[in-house]
Amino acid sequence: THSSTHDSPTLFSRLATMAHQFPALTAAQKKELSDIAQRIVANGKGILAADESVGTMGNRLQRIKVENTEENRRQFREILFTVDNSINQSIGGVILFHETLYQKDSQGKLFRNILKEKGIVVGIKLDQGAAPLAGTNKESTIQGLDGLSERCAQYKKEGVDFGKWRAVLRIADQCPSSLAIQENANALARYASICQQNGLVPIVEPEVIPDGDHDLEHCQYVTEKVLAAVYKALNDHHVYLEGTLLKPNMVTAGHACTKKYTPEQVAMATVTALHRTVPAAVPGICFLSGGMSEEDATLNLNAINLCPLPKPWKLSFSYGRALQASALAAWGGKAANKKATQEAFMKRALANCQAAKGQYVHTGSSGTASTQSLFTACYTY
Ligand SMILES: O=P(O)(O)OC[C@H]1O[C@](O)(COP(=O)(O)O)[C@@H](O)[C@@H]1O
Repeated sequence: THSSTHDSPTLFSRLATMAHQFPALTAAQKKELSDIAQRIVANGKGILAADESVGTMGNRLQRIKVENTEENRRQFREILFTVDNSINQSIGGVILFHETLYQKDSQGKLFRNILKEKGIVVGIKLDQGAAPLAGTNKESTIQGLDGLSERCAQYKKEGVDFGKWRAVLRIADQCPSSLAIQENANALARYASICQQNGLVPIVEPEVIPDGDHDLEHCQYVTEKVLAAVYKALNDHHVYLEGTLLKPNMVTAGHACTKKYTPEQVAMATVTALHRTVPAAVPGICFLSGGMSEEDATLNLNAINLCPLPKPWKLSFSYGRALQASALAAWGGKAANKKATQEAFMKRALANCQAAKGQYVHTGSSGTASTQSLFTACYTY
């Protein structure tokens, strides 16, 4: 009808000055979110992904023959989180699993307060695991949207400032299907919107897992299709991109591919995919390590930062295995190994911070733990 534009010109002129008739966020909310996102990736800092669920932590501890108990999980995390304060030069954020958010160190101090006092932003894993997509070739969607807003509000009160949700896509016959891409992109967008409504920066993690014998080019093709769908869905859900971070896989060949590629080839394929699909408004892209060895994860990140293509975002890390493998090996479940464990963790954190600035120089003297593959087959959950 003509009523709205004729009866009150001031309404029309007011609407014309607003970016959107029903803004999702106020200017203050946007500023808080963009400040948090920028703080996490400032000056080459990255993220420690210590949000392994109980089952995944079981896989990690099994590799070092340590029993998967709450106390053992707490002891290992205490060693990581009580490392020297200078860790805050290379780690800007830590992702915790729900259980860890309420755990304390041996003196009874909450882990989340220990991290915040170091100036490190505290994040939480918000996804609740995969569920099968019937009618597909073993593809999944991710659960956790029901009640998510209430969970986010509670976590925000407890000092958490960002969230993380990992969607898993696989490369195989008929995979990833358009159903899996659309379903996971939409769930990621819903999650991101709910996070922002509650003052949490969403880390958006669409992972194309490395299982398979596909080559680098095919991984790049699939990664572009997934990221293009993710950013369309984020736009559809009115997500404020400046208040998000992206946590993608690097573009690499499948683990069973016989062809080998250099860090420079991985970097060119990865940055090409990103600059075709990720808006410049996104402040930071923090790669997951996806089973790469610690050394490869650092060398690839360094090459990515030296890649001669447009790179409008910070390009950093959000590593789980590639920051903890040699620390776990050094620890072996023994409190007496605390110092060696902290040194191993510090060494990787520093190396990846240098790589996030394109300044990593491979010293060559890396132990076996840092060069062994950390691939776990069918690593969906
Ligand atoms: O399987 P879970 O328990 O959700 O854990 C997923 C893990 O994978 C990650 O998303 C990425 O970790 P990696 O760097 O080891 O690939 C971590 O954030 C998290 O620890």
